[in-house]
Amino acid sequence: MFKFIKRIMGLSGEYRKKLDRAYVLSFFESLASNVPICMLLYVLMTIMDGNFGKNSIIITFTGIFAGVILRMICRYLTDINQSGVGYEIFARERMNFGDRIKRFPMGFFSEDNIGNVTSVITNDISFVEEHGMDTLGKITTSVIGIGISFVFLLVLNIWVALAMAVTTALFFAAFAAAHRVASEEAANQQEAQNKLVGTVIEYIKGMPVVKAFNLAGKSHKATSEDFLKLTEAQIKFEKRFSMPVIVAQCMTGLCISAVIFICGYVGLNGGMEIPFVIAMSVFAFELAAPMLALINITAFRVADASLDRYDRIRQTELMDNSGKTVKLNNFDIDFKNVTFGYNESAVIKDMSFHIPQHSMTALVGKSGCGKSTIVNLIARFWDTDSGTVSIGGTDIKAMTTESLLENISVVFQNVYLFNDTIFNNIAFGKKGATKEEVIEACKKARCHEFISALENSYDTVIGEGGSTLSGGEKQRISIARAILKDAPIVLLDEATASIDPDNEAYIQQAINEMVKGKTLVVIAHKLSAIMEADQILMIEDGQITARGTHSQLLHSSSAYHELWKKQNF
Ligand SMILES: Nc1ncnc2c1ncn2[C@@H]1O[C@H](COP(=O)(O)OP(=O)(O)OP(=O)(O)O)[C@@H](O)[C@H]1O
Repeated sequence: MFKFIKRIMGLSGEYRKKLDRAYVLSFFESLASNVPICMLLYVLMTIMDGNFGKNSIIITFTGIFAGVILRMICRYLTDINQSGVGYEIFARERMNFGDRIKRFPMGFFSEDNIGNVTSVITNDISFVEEHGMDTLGKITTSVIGIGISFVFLLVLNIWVALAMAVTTALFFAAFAAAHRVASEEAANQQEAQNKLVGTVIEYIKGMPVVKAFNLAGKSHKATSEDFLKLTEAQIKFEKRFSMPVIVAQCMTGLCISAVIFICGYVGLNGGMEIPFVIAMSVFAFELAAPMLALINITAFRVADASLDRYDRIRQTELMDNSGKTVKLNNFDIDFKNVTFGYNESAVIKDMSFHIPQHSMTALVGKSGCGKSTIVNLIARFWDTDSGTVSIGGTDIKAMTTESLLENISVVFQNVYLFNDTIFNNIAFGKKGATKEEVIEACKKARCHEFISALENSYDTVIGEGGSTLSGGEKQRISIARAILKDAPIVLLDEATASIDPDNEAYIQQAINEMVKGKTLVVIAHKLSAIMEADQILMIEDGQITARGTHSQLLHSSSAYHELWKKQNF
């Protein structure tokens, strides 16, 4: 519980003052809640002294009324200070996270992790955002309430205060056990939830394949199993949680009884006046209120587990932690003894090559030989296991991701377009791009005509992944984006293989516009497209087995010659 308070305070940053103010107000609210019991004591004392009269009624009424008003004002001000802070803190956290996530290694975005990340960003953060501050408020009010009650009893009689201290300690022991159980089970429950989110995302994303291959039964079975696992985790949570909660509730009962018993005992032995015995016996029932309130605050247990998961993601090491903003003047690309594997087995093996700036280098080889991996390493989507990748003589690990990627345009084979207008999909290639610049880029990318023919032209909203456009159209839009970015290095996963001849011609023209004067690295599937390359690297099983121009390789590399023959005869 205190860990939860500490964590929220740790996240509060510039909003800390508002929270501190709320704590002070909670203190006064708890103090005000004890006014009725003080008034009861006053009434009893005046009755015993025989002084009870009209004045006593006015004083009692005024006291109770003032207490209630003070309490309401404190609660209102506490809410004002506390409630909006949760949304403000997590709005800031989300923005920071969005900024950091760009600098995470690509391994972070594996299929396995995607359900987990989605669940944390949507479920976990939203939960803490919605319930965190409210919970924090209830916890502080309850704890302060227990503290004030104890001090109140201590002033009146040390033995009664001692009885409260012992039973409250027992209560907190049971409460801690309940919290431990809840934390463990909330973690299991959330894990099951994350798994379910991942399975559901995969199920929905794979729907075309599911339908085409009639796999509905199989995929649905996996999803149903994960739903069942979540239900089991939820039931287990309730079962394990109920026992320590019952014990904690019993302890509140024990606290009431012990305080009443000691009051009676001390009173009978002349250690306390009767009005005090009565007032404190009534007050004993008040003691239970903050304790019971604490037991009923279940949200912080879930919020605590949510914050654990959020912390794990937040603490993912950034790739460019030690990187500096570097302004490059030269765009030669060098691999020096680079070895890399996505897991234990190496995909790129001790590879070295030099790409002079403003030249075109083509990577060729069989599927799976490592061509895309080389491109991924140049853009630092992944880090090498050993060896260095440098641009213009600077090790790319010495640069921030931002300053590296400023110099690089990547055109992927599988184009991803956002669920937004065509204009915005292209414009994000360059900060503050104007309409004229976007249109100019589209003309060069040979996509202006088909965009203009659409009913809403550049304002047409395309579905997520660009699903309302053909493959060739999506390719040309992504090339327009790269033309607009105008980066000195272009990494191109050439995708003309699956495109019809008309589109292929357009795309080729678009590519020619994009790469003018650039350092170009192209993954070539059709050798006819890279005959003009300054350098061709023949890749086999993660190694360069031949390098040279097209005509040189035709003579020196049997693998290249073989590939050429296959495609052209
Ligand atoms: N994210 C990844 N995680 C694990 N293994 C991967 C990942 N991406 C690629 N691989 C593996 O690394 C090897 C090289 O893949 P890469 O995509 O670089 O080949 P490629 O030559 O570009 O293939 P293609 O021409 O079919 O696109 C393959 O065995 C592939 O299965």
